[in-house]
Amino acid sequence: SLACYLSGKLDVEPGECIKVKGKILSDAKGFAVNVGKDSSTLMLHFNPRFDCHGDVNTIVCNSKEDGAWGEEDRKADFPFQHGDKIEICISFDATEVKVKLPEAEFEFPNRMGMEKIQYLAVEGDFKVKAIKFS
Ligand SMILES: C=CCO[C@@H]1O[C@H](CO)[C@@H](O[C@@H]2O[C@H](CO)[C@H](O)[C@H](OCc3cn(-c4n[nH]c(N)n4)nn3)[C@H]2O)[C@H](O)[C@H]1NC(C)=O
Repeated sequence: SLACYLSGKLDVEPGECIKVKGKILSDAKGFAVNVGKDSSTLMLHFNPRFDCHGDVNTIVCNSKEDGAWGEEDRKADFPFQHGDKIEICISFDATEVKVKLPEAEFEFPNRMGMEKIQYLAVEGDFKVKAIKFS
């Protein structure tokens, strides 16, 4: 599956929003939206799993520090279905990162106290249609 990376550095500040619009593949096993400093240091790995790594219909969130995964946080809600067209809004402040969907919102601690997001990558069974910063 295609991972879409933005080359160069972003500079998303607290309170600003990253909007990722796209379509979940009809046979999706899972996808991930990663934000942070670079691929080895992630504030948030937001990983909805339809059926992968032994998880079914579970959102797994985690951070990554210098290449090492942190403690996983599995969410109770799973507001996704195969083939859905969705818009995910990611914003953060000093203490947490928020993932807003039309009908659901998830929080995850800003474990490293990251002060800006310079990296965004989407991977897995998700077709990116648009990325907006506001
Ligand atoms: C029960 C056995 C040991 O625990 C398992 O350990 C796995 C390996 O660490 C955990 O899976 C990783 O969980 C990470 C988040 O904590 C990441 O989701 C990691 O995948 C990273 C990844 C996927 N991809 C990707 N690129 N394109 C696609 N389709 N996938 N690129 N990087 C997954 O391989 C998996 O979540 C974890 N399961 C549990 C229940 O803890």
